[in-house]
Amino acid sequence: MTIIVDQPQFENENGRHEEVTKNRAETELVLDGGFCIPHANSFGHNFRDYDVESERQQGVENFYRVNHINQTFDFVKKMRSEYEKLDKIEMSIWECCELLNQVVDESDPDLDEPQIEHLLQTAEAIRKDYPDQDWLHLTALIHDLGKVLLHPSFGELPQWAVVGDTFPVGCAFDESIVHKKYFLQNPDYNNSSYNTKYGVYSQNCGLDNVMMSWGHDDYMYLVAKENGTTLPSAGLFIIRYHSFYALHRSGAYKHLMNEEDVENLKWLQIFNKYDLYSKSKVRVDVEKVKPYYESLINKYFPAKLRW
Ligand SMILES: O[C@H]1[C@H](O)[C@@H](O)[C@H](O)[C@@H](O)[C@H]1O
Ligand SMILES: [Fe+2]
Ligand SMILES: [Fe+2]
Repeated sequence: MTIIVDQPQFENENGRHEEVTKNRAETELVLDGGFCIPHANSFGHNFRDYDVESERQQGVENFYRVNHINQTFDFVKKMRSEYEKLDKIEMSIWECCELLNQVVDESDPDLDEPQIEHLLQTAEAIRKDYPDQDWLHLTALIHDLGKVLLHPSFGELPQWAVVGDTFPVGCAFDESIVHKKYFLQNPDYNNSSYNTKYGVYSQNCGLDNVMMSWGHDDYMYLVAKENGTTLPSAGLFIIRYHSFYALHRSGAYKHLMNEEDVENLKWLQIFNKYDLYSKSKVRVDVEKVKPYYESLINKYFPAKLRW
């Protein structure tokens, strides 16, 4: 993995796993496991810069416009009840990884590679630094599999209903959400049941009880849970909230968390560094690593899952 420069937010973070070492004449940021954080994405810009002029900027902004207008409380309720039926298809985890070969994510300013590359890049990077946490390697491999909702056999949902950052619906949209101005056109924005700090929720009710904007995270969480995975709760937490940057990066919505969420958030924050900064043009040799991931899939999942 290559090396880049200052991402200052790392320097203030504490805690064992968050520790960052500055190396080689202050040019390189290295996580305590050894992972080097690149200073720029494949397009030469900072990661997650949604405003910088780039070949992806306009498409990404338009993506968020449509996403923010349409992700309402009612929409999420409808999608959850449709997709929790898990009556679309039966397939293994690895078959799903292969389907993702055809999927490119339009919401992502940092990556335009097929998604299977991203899954393996994330998993291999985290495996290197946390060799004993096999559940974390598998969580990384599957965290984005919900993007299969874009595939024709799942009704080919539009990008705005599958990818991008997520946020709670049923309470006020937080200021820290990317391109937040487009929420002004969301019908929930002016609905007094949904536009207050707590909205339909209560203090420390637990994120499990919060409806998140619909997309690949919540869907994959449902698939894993309903198919009886033996992944630990931190793995399921990572899957459901990995796109919830308002929480794990900006610290918003903490008033909805319970104690278990607070514990699990620590793992999500570790995971996020690998999810975000492993994105690159360097390809992983799929056939070489496949046997290892197949063994983890066998350990934590049934051979075939309902999707
Ligand atoms: O554009 C990206 C992408 O869709 C990721 O899969 C998601 O997890 C991120 O939160 C989002 O910003
Ligand atoms: Fe994702
Ligand atoms: Fe990802």
